[in-house]
Amino acid sequence: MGILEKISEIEKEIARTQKNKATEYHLGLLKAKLAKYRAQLLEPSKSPAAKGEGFDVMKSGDARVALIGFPSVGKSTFLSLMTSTASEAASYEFTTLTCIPGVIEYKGANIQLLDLPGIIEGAAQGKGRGRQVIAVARTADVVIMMLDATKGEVQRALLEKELESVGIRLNKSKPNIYFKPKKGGGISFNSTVTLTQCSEKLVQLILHEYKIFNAEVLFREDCSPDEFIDVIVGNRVYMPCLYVYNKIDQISMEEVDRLARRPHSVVISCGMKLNLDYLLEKLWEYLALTCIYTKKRGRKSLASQFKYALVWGTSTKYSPQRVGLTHMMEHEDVIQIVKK
Ligand SMILES: Nc1nc2c(ncn2[C@@H]2O[C@H](COP(=O)(O)OP(=O)(O)OP(=O)(O)O)[C@@H](O)[C@H]2O)c(=O)[nH]1
Ligand SMILES: [K+]
Ligand SMILES: [Mg+2]
Repeated sequence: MGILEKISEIEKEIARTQKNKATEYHLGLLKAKLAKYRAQLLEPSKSPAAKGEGFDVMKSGDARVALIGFPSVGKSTFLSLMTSTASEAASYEFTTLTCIPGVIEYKGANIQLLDLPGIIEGAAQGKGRGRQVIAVARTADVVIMMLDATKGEVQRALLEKELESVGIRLNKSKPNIYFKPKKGGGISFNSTVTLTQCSEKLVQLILHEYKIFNAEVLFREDCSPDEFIDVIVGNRVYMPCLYVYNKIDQISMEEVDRLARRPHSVVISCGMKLNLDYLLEKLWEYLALTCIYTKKRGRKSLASQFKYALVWGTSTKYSPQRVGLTHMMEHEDVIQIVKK
């Protein structure tokens, strides 16, 4: 059986298994297996097509935003409206075939906006140019998931699933679990909070599935088995995402109102230039959450080498002020990190 078939078998089994106390371990194991096969599927050696022509756009500016969405939702129309770059828009699907960068200038910052080909169900497994598109998405500071407002909620769920399956976690923070594989000593398991979703036994089962027999595990949060698996597998990307429903000129006021109230959502019309200013404000908010931190993404060592930082700006009482990792930065603050 190929990996894809194995994955679909496990997915089916998870779907038909009732979730209760008796099936808890079985489900945990299935999920661990699923994550393993997915990781295999994404190993670079097995995906020579991962590097697509026209996709290696240089990072530039202060932050990067990737436009992800089904074909013909209006991604290129949006890029052409917001930046001085023109990206071809048309009524047929897959008009855009490469990655097209533009720049949004806002509050003195240069935000790189990337228009990308549309993606469809199965993108994560390489359908269309799905893998290349997702690879670019991983490098972004914020994802704008552009959705066709006339199609309701279907697109959102499908794309979330695609991104989820390749380890992209949207609007979630990294699970607060300390995990350290060891050379010996078995598995030491502790938690600082009451756990309602995981137990020592389940954690051991999952670790054994990954052939880990010696490790230190400390739950500082009531995490789910999936979150624990994310920690073991590593290589997950935690990313803010704005869901942008475009083409609201085509739907009723009631529907516009309903979509606008969904979490992390903004409704717009590129065609009628509706609500674009508000979208920019929101985007800025989502970027500000991460600008300062995500620039260091990928350099995992920084947090572990962090000793203290000096901050100049409005977030401190005096400038510079010596701060720790939990200090909240404000816009235009300057930071100098002192390593151990
Ligand atoms: N009614 C309406 N049509 C829109 C709106 N925005 C874009 N369109 C139309 O939707 C169609 C697709 O737009 P594109 O910008 O090419 O969509 P895309 O997401 O870049 O498509 P691909 O590159 O094929 O993935 C075009 O005919 C646009 O004119 C809008 O707000 N309202
Ligand atoms: K199109
Ligand atoms: Mg396009």
